[in-house]
Formats: sequence, structure tokens, C-alpha cells
Amino acid sequence: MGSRVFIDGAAGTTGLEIADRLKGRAEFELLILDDASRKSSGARRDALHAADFAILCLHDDAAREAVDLAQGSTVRIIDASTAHRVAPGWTYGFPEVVGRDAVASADRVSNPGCYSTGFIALLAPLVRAGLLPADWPYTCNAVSGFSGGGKALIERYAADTDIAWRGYALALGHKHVPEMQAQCGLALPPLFTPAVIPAHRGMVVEIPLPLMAMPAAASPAELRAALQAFYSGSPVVHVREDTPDELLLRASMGPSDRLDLFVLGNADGTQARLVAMLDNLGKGASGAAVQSLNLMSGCAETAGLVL
Ligand SMILES: NC(=O)C1=CN([C@@H]2O[C@H](COP(=O)(O)OP(=O)(O)OC[C@H]3O[C@@H](n4cnc5c(N)ncnc54)[C@H](OP(=O)(O)O)[C@@H]3O)[C@@H](O)[C@H]2O)C=CC1
Ligand SMILES: CC(=O)N[C@@H](CCC(=O)OP(=O)(O)O)C(=O)O
Repeated sequence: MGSRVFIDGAAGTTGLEIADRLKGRAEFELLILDDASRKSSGARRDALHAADFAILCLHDDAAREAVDLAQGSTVRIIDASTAHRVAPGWTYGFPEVVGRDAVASADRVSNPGCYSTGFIALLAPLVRAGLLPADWPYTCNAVSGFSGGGKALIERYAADTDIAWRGYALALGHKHVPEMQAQCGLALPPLFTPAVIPAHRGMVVEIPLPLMAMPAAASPAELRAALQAFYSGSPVVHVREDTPDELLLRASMGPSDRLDLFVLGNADGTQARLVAMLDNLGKGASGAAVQSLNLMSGCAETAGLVL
């Protein structure tokens, strides 16, 4: 029999996509509560204590409750919520950035936020290598498909098909900022401006770089080469060599666990745009959780992923 995996919140947007990626895999036996018991603390406690792994696909309060309910068990937890992203004792579930061994051996893994995945993938290796300053006030502009807001935002977009663009987090306090700052080792919190577009899934995360004004900044070509070396051989993260005239996000895109990174520079190398494209429900959520589960359970890292 395979490892028992409890998906807490299996009826939600992230939970359903994780179940899709795990179904048919002989290495795992899925524990999923039925509709009548899926919110019962007693049933969830029993499942957490019976499982080898639990993936929490819940809002923050319910995720914290699940961690409390798991006390005294041996279950190893992957939390997709924001609740433990910068919490002591939790490993940040971004194996390419924190190291595969760190994730593989962890008992408490916090799945990265979707926007944070793009931001950290672009910036953390470059700041770490000293090619971009840690004490710069970075900005980050991003758009997400509406599934990023879970069932509530999906229902809102179904009811109102006239929304062409929805800016939010207008008070600049988005919940992903602390993990972005922590994982990139930044002295200052980035100024983050997310928005939602009328597409079910898909995400673009961009960091504009005024290189001419930045102390000790490398050229766009050096930045691209450094990212290519850092992610060399990764089946998930692809640093693109091409510098296209346009980048398109298709409203019809299907599930994908890939992450594509671009370094776009002007002719004299004094300005650059770092751009990440991903599926908020893929490498931004469910694909990342399955990748960490694979590592923690000793399976091939990309088994079940859509690449
Ligand atoms: N959607 C995305 O792109 C991403 C989501 N995440 C994170 O993943 C987590 C889940 O998000 P998402 O799937 O979008 O949200 P959804 O709202 O789609 O799903 C949440 C699920 O949790 C259920 N639920 C609520 N309260 C409880 C409870 N006390 N016990 C058990 N189940 C409960 C809900 O049931 P009901 O609807 O019946 O109340 C729902 O099925 C969140 O923390 C989110 O921030 C992370 C990255 C990306
Ligand atoms: C479009 C949209 O609303 N997106 C969500 C983030 C989705 C995500 O990454 O969720 P967690 O960080 O909670 O895991 C938001 O901005 O709050």
C-alpha cells in the first residue's frame, strides 16, 4: 500500500487540482472526507492522525486549526495557505531555491504563494549572487487569473463577465510581501501591485529594473546567464533565451506546472524587465505541492506534474 495522503480542503480550487495530479498514482492512497464530514474537526483530526502526509488546501484559519489538530501525530504537512510562509520551523516549499534536500527532509512545508513564486524565482538567485542589490526598493507588477481568489472569486467572475481588470491590495499590504522579502533577503519590502484579469488561470509577474540607477547591478545579459546557470537542467523552471516582441497569456490555457522566466533588456543595457509566466494553480499552488510531496516521499520529483 502507498503512503496515505489526506487532502484537507479537497473540495476547493487548489485541493481539486492536487487530487487530479495524484489520482492514478500507485504510490499514494488518497484520504478525502465526504461532504458531510469535510468540515468536522473530529473527522479531520482522525484523518490527520491516520495519514502519512497532509496537504492543507484551506484558508489560513482552517490551516492553523489543522496544524493544531495534527498535534501528537506523525503526519508530515504541506500547507498551501499563507499561514506559515515565514513561520519558524517551517521549510519554504520551493526546492529550486531552498534546496531539494531541505524540502525532502522537512516535516512542515509551507507551499509558496503564487505571485511569490514568480518574484522569488526571478530575484532570489540574482540577489544571492550579488548581481542585484539587496537594499534596493524593488517594485513588482503582476496579473492573475481569477481562480487565484478561490471559489469566491471564480463565482464573482462567473456572475459578472464585464470585469476587464481588477486592481486590488490598493493599500499596498498584500499578504505575499513578507515571504517575497524574506526569501530574497531584501532589506526593504517590495512595492507590489497585483491585479486580476478575466481568465480562469495564468499569471504574469514582472520586476522592472532601472539598472542605470542601481548600485552594483549587472547587465541584462549577465542576469539572464546567471538565472540560466541557476536553473540549469530544471524540468520545471525554464529561463528563456528568446527576447520576444510580445508575451501572451491565453485565457484558454490549460493546467501547467512550468515556470518560464524572461530577462528583457533595452539596447544599451541600462533598463531591464524580469518577467515570470506561470499557472497560479500549477507551480503557483497545486503543482508546487505535488513537487514537494514527491520529494518528501522519495518519488521522482516531477511525477504527476504537467510540464
Ligand atoms: N487558488 C490559487 O491560485 C491559490 C490558492 N492558494 C491557497 O490555497 C488555499 C486554498 O485556496 P483555494 O483552493 O483557492 O480556496 P477555495 O475557497 O477554492 O477552497 C477552500 C476549501 O476549503 C474548504 N473549507 C473551508 N473551511 C473549512 C474547514 N474549517 N475545514 C475544512 N475545509 C474547509 C472550503 O469549503 P466551502 O467552500 O464549502 O466553504 C473550500 O472547499 C488558500 O489558503 C489559498 O490562499 C495558494 C496559491 C494559489
Ligand atoms: C487573484 C487572488 O486573489 N490571488 C490571491 C493569492 C493566491 C495565492 O497565492 O494564495 P495564498 O497566498 O493565499 O496561498 C490573493 O491575492 O490574495
